Amino acid sequence: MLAERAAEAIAERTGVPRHRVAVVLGSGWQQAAAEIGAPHASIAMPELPGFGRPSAQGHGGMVHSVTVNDNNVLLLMGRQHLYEGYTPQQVVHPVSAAIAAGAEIVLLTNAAGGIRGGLRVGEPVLIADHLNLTARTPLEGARFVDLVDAWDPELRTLAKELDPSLGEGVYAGLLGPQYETPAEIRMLATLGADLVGMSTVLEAIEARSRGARVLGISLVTNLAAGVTGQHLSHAEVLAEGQAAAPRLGKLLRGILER
Ligand SMILES: Nc1nc2[nH]c(I)nc2c(=O)[nH]1
Repeated sequence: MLAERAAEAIAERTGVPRHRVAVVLGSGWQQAAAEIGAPHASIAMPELPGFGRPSAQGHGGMVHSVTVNDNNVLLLMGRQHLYEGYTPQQVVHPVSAAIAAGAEIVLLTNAAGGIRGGLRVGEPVLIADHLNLTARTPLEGARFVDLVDAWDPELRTLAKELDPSLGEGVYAGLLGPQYETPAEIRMLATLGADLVGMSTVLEAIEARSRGARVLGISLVTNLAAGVTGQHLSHAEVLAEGQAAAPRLGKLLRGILER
């Protein structure tokens, strides 16, 4: 019910009855949003029912309504994380609300650590599949959701047509907020993970349970612990995101224009 209430508030405050696409802009993707287009309406997240106040660095806490080629698109600037103490239902609420507001496609972006050899800092990678290692789920009750093709093959093909240099990878979602030890990164590599982060997997599960199509893109902002022996800093992570913004903006706009 909270998602529906938030959806009504979004329609009312933006003057747009239905937004067909929703985009979650994670760390490092906020500047890319500017390339998508100028919002014709913006709402501060705390003013919407059930939306928390994103406190993590790099998250703006705004919901923008933009139009891209006659498509009404909802931009969620920032997200809530489990490590901030939100429940799984609170973490996915913005996505639930966007789908209740009409979103048939949810584009999830995030910043992630690169595990697979050859991944470069500043590189966007399409999410081909995920490992939910949070030990959490946003679902309650007998909601047996099929997650085969949860990461929409057609949307991935479309993205690769737009930017043939895009690679794909398996994203491992962990609780955080600590980064992994080198031994944990070796474990994740053994499990088949190419990318590691602290978000996204719960939102994808919720979106699929509500019948929306999902496309995910990770921005590699650091090579995971032990891959290079360097130490990790969150500041570095944000800086890398800013540097990649123009390319990411073009990619997002291209996807939204299709
Ligand atoms: N768990 C985890 N999350 C991350 N987010 C970013 I940016 N880099 C990392 C990382 O190396 N590990």
